[in-house]
Amino acid sequence: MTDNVVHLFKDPPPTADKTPTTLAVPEASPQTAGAPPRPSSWRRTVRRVRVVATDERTRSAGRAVVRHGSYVVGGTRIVARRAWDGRTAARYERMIRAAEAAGNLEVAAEWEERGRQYRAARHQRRMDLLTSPERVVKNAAYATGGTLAGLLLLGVALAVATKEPGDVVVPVMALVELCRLLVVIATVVWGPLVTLGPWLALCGLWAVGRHQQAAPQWALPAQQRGSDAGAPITPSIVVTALRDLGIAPLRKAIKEMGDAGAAMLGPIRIAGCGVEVDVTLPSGVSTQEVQGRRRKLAENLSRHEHEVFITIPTAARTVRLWIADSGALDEPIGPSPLVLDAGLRADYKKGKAPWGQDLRGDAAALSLYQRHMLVTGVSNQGKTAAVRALALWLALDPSVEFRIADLKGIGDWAMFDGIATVLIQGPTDDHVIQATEMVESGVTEMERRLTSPPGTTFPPLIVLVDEAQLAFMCPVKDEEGRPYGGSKATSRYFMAARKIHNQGRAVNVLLWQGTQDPTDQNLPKLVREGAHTRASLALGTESQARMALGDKAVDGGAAPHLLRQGLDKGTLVVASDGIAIPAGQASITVRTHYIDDDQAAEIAARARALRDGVTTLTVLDTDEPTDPLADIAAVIGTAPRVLTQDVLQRLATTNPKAYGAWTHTDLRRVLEGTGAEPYKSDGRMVVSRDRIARALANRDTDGSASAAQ
Ligand SMILES: Nc1ncnc2c1ncn2[C@@H]1O[C@H](COP(=O)(O)OP(=O)(O)OP(=O)(O)O)[C@@H](O)[C@H]1O
Repeated sequence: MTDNVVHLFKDPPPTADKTPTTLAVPEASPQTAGAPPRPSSWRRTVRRVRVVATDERTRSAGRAVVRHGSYVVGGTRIVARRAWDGRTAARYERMIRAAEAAGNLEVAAEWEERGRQYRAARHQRRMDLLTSPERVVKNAAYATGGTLAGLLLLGVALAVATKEPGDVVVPVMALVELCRLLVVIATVVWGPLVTLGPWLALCGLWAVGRHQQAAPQWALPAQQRGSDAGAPITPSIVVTALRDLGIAPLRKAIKEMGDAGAAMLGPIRIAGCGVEVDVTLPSGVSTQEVQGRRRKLAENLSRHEHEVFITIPTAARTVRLWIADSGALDEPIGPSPLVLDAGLRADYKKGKAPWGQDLRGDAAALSLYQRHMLVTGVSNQGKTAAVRALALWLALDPSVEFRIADLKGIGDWAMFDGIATVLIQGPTDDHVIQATEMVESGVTEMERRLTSPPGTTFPPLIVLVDEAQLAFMCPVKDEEGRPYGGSKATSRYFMAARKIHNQGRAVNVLLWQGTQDPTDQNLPKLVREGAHTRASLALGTESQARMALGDKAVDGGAAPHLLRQGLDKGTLVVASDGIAIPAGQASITVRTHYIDDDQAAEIAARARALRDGVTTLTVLDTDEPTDPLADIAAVIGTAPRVLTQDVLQRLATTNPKAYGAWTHTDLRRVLEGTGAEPYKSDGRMVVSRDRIARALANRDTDGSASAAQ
């Protein structure tokens, strides 16, 4: 056993007893137990150096050194450049290069002429210099002689005054004394001046460098680095952002322009909650290339992508940048004038619906006169609210009739009960069928109007289908096998929509459609192209944006696909001649006022009060008419009398199949002998509610009497 004992000392001390020595192993210290071996000293040093080097204090000290050093170096460079520019024709050369790079040959020629004039003047100065020593000597002699003569003359005057002949030289001696004094002062000041001079010069250079921020970004103090986000837009920021856009010819041209790169920019104007600047691109750079790099440009300008809009104005090779003040677009815009002004009225023909604000912060108002409309967007972005805001405004013109099909049917349009003559609300195929028949009734009305004598005026009829994609996607076929949905020549909704698009405008029968997420299937090309006013909320892709607004608008910079889903609710890109769009642009971005359900109900109540008793039909009867008298009573509703023309129109809406082709003769024929025949009131043919009611009552009594017999 003792053979196995390891002694920890050289000569074990003699022990009294021969009991085996047990090794007392000290308790493992936390450091040693299972701990890795202690690092060697150089490693420790490296680690320590790394800690010190990466410490924030070291970093800021390093940054400060680099920063202030760069200020001096940069300042020297700037001062040297200015001096060089001042003494040579370099400035003119640079401007010529910049103008050439920008493809502006006229400006280049102008600078060339200025440079030529500068050189000629310089040459003249140099020639003058050749003859100048002689002139200098001569002038100096004249000046000295003149001064001495003057002083002597002064001395003579003094001597005469004091009667002291010695005073003649007093002024001359005073001058000599002055010179001596100046020499003394110079010798005293010279020493410190020589010592301080270089330091003062250094401070001057540092100040110039600091003023021009001539240090790398990373070396700037934290607040200046951080304040970049949302920093005011200056020409140099815009030029740098364009330079770093990754477009090689643009980069090269801007580099060649040097400091004169800002010549590409027009004036930076305040525009709403941002600024606007036109950029004339150098030749070889297309406006499309810049548009395609919106995100990068925004990031270079320290903005989010949605805060920079690139449009193409009329001037050639020019892009117009609108750059929002940081975060300004996330601020809500105020409530709608419809909500604020309870006395507001609408005028279909001459008025414009107050819809919201454009990005410049100017009111955006849309004329709805004789324009079909298409509003698209992904779900829950505010499509219904945007269309409804327009309809609410127009409802304040009592001459406008609405026929509304809301194929979502959760009550978004419920407030139009009592305003619209038809209100269909629901998402089922039955609702789609009714909506289709409603649009077809619009076609019937349109055709009736088209055959009216020339000069007839037509009250506006808005046929509105919200969630129209459901109509296009409806798989149901009618009894003749014609599909309600789809985009074939037999498709009922599609054909009705097309007919209204083709001919409705002139007779004030207009189709307004709201649709979600457009595709070729749920929004056929011919239908999207038929709308005069096309507006889009956020969309998923550029191809959808093209469907929604058309290629022209998207090629001109319209980018609803770059709106932020879920954030830019109520923001629409609008392409229409009904809204003021800056010259050269194909679209305008409008942030709409949000009118919630309660406010909408209040506005609708005002609109209802302006109309006299519109009966809203919620279900369209498509069967053969079994009882025209009862149907007439139903469409008259609560109004004491209704124009025969309106009665015909409402009958056609209720049951296009039965009454669509009815004329005044049919109406007269049905009412003849009932005591409720149409009669003239204020020069126009009307049908009386009370007389119809009486006729119905009489008929019922007669009916029951004859039944009793
Ligand atoms: N102009 C607006 N400003 C701010 N928020 C708005 C605006 N318009 C709508 N919203 C918000 O968006 C929500 C959805 O609006 P709306 O029902 O009109 O969307 P939608 O696009 O019609 O939806 P869906 O396609 O699913 O029917 C509203 O409840 C409201 O909170």
